[in-house]
Amino acid sequence: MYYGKGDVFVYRTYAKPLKGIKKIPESNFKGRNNTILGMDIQVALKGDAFLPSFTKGDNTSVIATDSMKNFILYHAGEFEGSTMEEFLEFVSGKFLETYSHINGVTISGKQFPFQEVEIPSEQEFTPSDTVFRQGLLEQPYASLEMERTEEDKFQVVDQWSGVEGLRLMKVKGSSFYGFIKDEYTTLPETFDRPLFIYLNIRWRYKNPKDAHGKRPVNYVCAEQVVQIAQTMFHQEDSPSIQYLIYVIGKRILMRFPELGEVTFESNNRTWDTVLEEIPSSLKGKVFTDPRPPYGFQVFSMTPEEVKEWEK
Ligand SMILES: O=c1[nH]c(=O)c2[nH]c(=O)[nH]c2[nH]1
Repeated sequence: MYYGKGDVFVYRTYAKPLKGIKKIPESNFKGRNNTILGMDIQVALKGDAFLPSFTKGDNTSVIATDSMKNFILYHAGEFEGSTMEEFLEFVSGKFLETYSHINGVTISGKQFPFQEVEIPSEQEFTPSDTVFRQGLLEQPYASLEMERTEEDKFQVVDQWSGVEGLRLMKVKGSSFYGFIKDEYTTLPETFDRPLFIYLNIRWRYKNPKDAHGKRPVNYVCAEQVVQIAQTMFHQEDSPSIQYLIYVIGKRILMRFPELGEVTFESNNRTWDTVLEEIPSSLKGKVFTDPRPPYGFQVFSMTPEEVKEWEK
């Protein structure tokens, strides 16, 4: 039993910048200035005290979901940290602190990346400090489960970070062949397909406190994970999406030994070929989007499992 509020849009300006993250070869990302920390938050509260509101229509213990929204927004103004993960933990703790009849909080958020626009100056283009573009498809993700352990104590029982909505296309160099061929098979083998994938990647830390970003060298930015995925897609001529996500996961775990698990949800959106050949004076082919249904893959991996599989 739980109830809550979804799509609580929070825009906090001039949050503490996230500086001092680890440098990795696949990424030129340096950190987040957090001039705008934008988040779409979903919160749910749990507690036996809410039972009468369901069974008897007794609202005595009900915190209106409208108040939950205000609570989150109000506390965004008090937030001193630099990551969405830390904000979710901060505000969950405040809920449990403020309302003693709540037993647990489930909360998640998607971050809106705002990028500085480039402004022409004397010699070159320089980043604006006031104008930002909300342009990217992919969004950093975080979720948290917090439970009351004693009257005034609570602990994080589950924590995930991630990136959602990544879409990557590789125009050549991907194949898919060697699969079972039987009376149900109509798919031709392909040795060079235009591979378009949708990807959600999630990770958790060996030490959940590292998700805060308080020790920035231990924090994994979604932007860096995206650049690892892009790099591996570029470098590998993949025989399948299954193998591609494995290779991306291995690289993520290698670069960030702070992580205890990484998990993928991929969706196959490989384009349909319309024109295999176009006039000989021209280069290329013509494609269109595939029709449903779409294939998907889900794969989780820990550093220990990788060690075992790579033997
Ligand atoms: O990368 C792929 N993996 C599959 O399992 C699969 N199945 C399919 O029809 N196309 C693909 N592509």
